[in-house]
Amino acid sequence: TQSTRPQRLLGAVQKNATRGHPRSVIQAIDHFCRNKEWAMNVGDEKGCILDSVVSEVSPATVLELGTYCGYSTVRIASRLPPHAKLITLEFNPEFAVIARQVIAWAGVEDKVQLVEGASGDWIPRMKEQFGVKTFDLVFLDHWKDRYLPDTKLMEECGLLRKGSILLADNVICPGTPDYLEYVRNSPRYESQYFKSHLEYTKVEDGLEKSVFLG
Ligand SMILES: Cc1cc(-c2n[nH]c(CCNC(=O)c3cc(-c4ccc(F)cc4)cc(O)c3O)n2)ccn1
Ligand SMILES: [Mg+2]
Repeated sequence: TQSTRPQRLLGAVQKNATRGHPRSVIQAIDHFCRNKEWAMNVGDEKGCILDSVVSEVSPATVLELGTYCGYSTVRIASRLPPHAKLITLEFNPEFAVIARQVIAWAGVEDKVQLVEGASGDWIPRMKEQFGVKTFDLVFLDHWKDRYLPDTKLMEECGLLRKGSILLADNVICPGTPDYLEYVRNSPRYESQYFKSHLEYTKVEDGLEKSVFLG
């Protein structure tokens, strides 16, 4: 039977990356996506911006919305301080199966809790289910029409504190216009756009970094 693209991506990791070496896993995925098959990872160019934000924030608690194959999960987890935790939500069970194996291959599984399901269902349950108070950093990389409703939901559930950072992928392509309008015009956020390109292409895209002011 035919393999799926995530399965082929995992194969490239298992063939070309060294177990326990996150950087080699990232390199193997980027090489596969540049030279064999495009895939919707945040990619190497936007990934460097993600890395610098993670290093600057040095978060104890991170929420990632949209795991896909675990590429950004590995990038974030490999830069977390000791005892820090990353919860990542994936809607598609097939993607989740692959992501768990990519995360394990990189050797960062101790820092990561991968949860299967929809953001709208899980965000209200974060506190009781995972003992989370607030998130220091949220990486939004899931369905583009969910960025705004889920940001409002996180506010309502008290999951953001003064200084929490929201970092959103794809604000230009595929685009999240209602989210951008909200964080750029709301007095409760201080926003900054990092211009870049859609992963592995020359198409414009970028990351929007927004600080919640409380
Ligand atoms: C509701 C809910 C949802 C989730 C959830 N889990 N996994 C995802 C993946 C979402 N990501 C994307 O769709 C995405 C698409 C492109 C793209 C595609 C085609 C093009 F032509 C150009 C660009 C590029 C990207 O960088 C992306 O991130 N969502 C998890 C939990 N709850
Ligand atoms: Mg993305």
